[in-house]
Amino acid sequence: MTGVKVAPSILTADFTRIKEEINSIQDAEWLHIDVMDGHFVPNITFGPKMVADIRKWTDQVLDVHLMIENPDQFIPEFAKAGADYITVHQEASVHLHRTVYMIKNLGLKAGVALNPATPVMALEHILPDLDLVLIMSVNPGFGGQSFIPASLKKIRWVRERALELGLTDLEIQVDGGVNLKTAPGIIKAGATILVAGSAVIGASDRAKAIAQLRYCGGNLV
Ligand SMILES: O=C(CO)[C@@H](O)[C@H](O)COP(=O)(O)O
Ligand SMILES: [Fe+2]
Repeated sequence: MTGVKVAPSILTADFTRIKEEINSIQDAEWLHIDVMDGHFVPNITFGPKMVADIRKWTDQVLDVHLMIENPDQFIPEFAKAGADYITVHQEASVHLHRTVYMIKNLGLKAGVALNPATPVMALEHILPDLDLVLIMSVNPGFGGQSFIPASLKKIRWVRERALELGLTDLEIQVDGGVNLKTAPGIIKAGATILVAGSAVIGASDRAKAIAQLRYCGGNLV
């Protein structure tokens, strides 16, 4: 039996105090880093240097969510910066299989994300090659949005397909509007990693918020 993991997103953190912000979420096993290019999504964040600087500061699993066009161009830089997982969007990758193997051949774990309107069946032929599936439960670009309930069906599809294919190590990650109200249903549907921005960064006690999220589904997957 494995536990549900929490991956706080630093998107809503104070970037001028990034060390302190990261120190405050060390109870989480993973750290979710949202990279946005102003093209694939209507927002801009930061590039590989931010990941390299964070890498010097924490041993957490660095989970880089690339919301960028032409991800192949930047994957080697993010790998060099110290990412552990790189997740690309299915909608942003023309040759997804090639992109996934570019990540894996660099020695990293590979994830694919799906926007809320993208049918989950788009993963059918790539699922066995993946380390992680990211079901976006909001339209990517911003923190603080509301969870889209139709995402639960997609999580269940991935969980069932993973069981059928014997993909016991596949991580099923959910990102957007994850909080204490939505998390129990997300965990029940089969998610293994909860990305949480506002629910953790906006909490007065971040360690407590992480623990509450981790255990709110009974810690069963
Ligand atoms: O990728 C994204 C947004 O595009 C996320 O990782 C957000 O940072 C999640 O924020 P909350 O919905 O949890 O506030
Ligand atoms: Fe994200």
